[in-house]
Amino acid sequence: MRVLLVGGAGYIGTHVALAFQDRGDTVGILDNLSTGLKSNVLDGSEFYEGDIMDTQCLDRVFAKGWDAVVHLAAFKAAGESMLKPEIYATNNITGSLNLINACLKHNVMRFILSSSAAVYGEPVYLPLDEAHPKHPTNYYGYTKLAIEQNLEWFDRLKGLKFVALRYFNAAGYDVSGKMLGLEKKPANLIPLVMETAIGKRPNLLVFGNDYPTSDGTGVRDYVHVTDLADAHVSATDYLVAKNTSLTVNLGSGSGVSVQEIIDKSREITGRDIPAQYVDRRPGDPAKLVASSSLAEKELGWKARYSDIETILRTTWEVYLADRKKSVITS
Ligand SMILES: NC(=O)c1ccc[n+]([C@@H]2O[C@H](COP(=O)([O-])OP(=O)(O)OC[C@H]3O[C@@H](n4cnc5c(N)ncnc54)[C@H](O)[C@@H]3O)[C@@H](O)[C@H]2O)c1
Ligand SMILES: O=c1ccn([C@@H]2O[C@H](COP(=O)(O)OP(=O)(O)O[C@H]3O[C@H](CO)[C@H](O)[C@H](O)[C@H]3O)[C@@H](O)[C@H]2O)c(=O)[nH]1
Repeated sequence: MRVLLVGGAGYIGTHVALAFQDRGDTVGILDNLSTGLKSNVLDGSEFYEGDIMDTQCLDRVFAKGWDAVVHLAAFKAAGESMLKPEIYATNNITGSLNLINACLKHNVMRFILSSSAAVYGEPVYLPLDEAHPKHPTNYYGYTKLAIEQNLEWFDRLKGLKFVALRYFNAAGYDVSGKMLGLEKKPANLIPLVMETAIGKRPNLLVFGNDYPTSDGTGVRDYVHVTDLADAHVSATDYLVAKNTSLTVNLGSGSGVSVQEIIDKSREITGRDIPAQYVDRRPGDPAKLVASSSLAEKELGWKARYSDIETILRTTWEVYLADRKKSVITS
């Protein structure tokens, strides 16, 4: 198969590229390198530097012929989306509509979306299943919901078949130890904890310790990026075999608090990780935990590496190696 990964030079996309390549598919990567890195592009893949806002560029890349498109390109910082909703609207929503239009124009009728747990908002019950009400508490989550809803319309009206993968919190690095998927400017919790451990940051800011959780800090479901990558291959096979659309959660099923991440990271790294407790970040739900039983049933997917020990260990190994090689740019 020829699979186009849009946003494939980013953190998750690089791991997805490896999963497709490992089983012999041809991978193309379209990325504007706004947050991704050229050095993340795997040997043997086709690389097109370009932007999903540029419809002529999309025409050129789609002319190469693809069996499926995996759409990972987006801005992803929930906190930032509350301050700069306009850039999230353009890049995430308009960009996705451009890509959907390119798919229809070039007859690429299989679409895999990087969606998010952020579509749900504050949980009414846990674990979250796919039927849970969707009332995003941050604008980023709203953009993902809007893209999903458009995909449903384009399925009904034009027969575009999609799998929306609602990732919970992606974390960790390649379990086989390949140094891939490095980020220009990490902004998620675990990378920031590691930057603090390595001495790049004086301390970690903990956004709120008065949540209704066991220790007062925010709880998330961290899912290993190698597990996420595998799901994209399964989702593509699903579309080929079933030609029907699907929306599924991808999570570990366990909730881990910010404080637990800090404590466990201190243990694994053997480093002091100073933490400063500050106000809650607007738009953050207290607790998100997934039920992924639908992904297991439909895709045969199960998290294999998403225990917090493996997640933190694979991340720390990359940060230590980076210290030696100075690969992660700041
Ligand atoms: N990291 C997470 O915890 C998480 C959780 C749920 C969903 N997601 C989604 O998964 C996807 C990948 O996330 P990631 O963590 O790898 O982030 P990332 O920032 O590392 O990757 C996004 C990639 O898309 C590219 N890109 C952005 N806008 C583009 C545009 N207009 N045209 C072309 N390329 C563009 C970037 O350069 C980057 O390489 C995103 O859609 C994100 O919303 C991430
Ligand atoms: O410096 C920080 C950064 C984060 N946090 C806390 O750590 C938890 C995780 O925050 P992240 O910013 O790492 O991740 P989010 O849960 O906000 O969002 C992430 O996971 C979502 C899915 O659950 C999305 O898809 C989104 O793209 C991705 O960034 C939250 O409780 C947050 O308040 C801190 O305390 N300090």
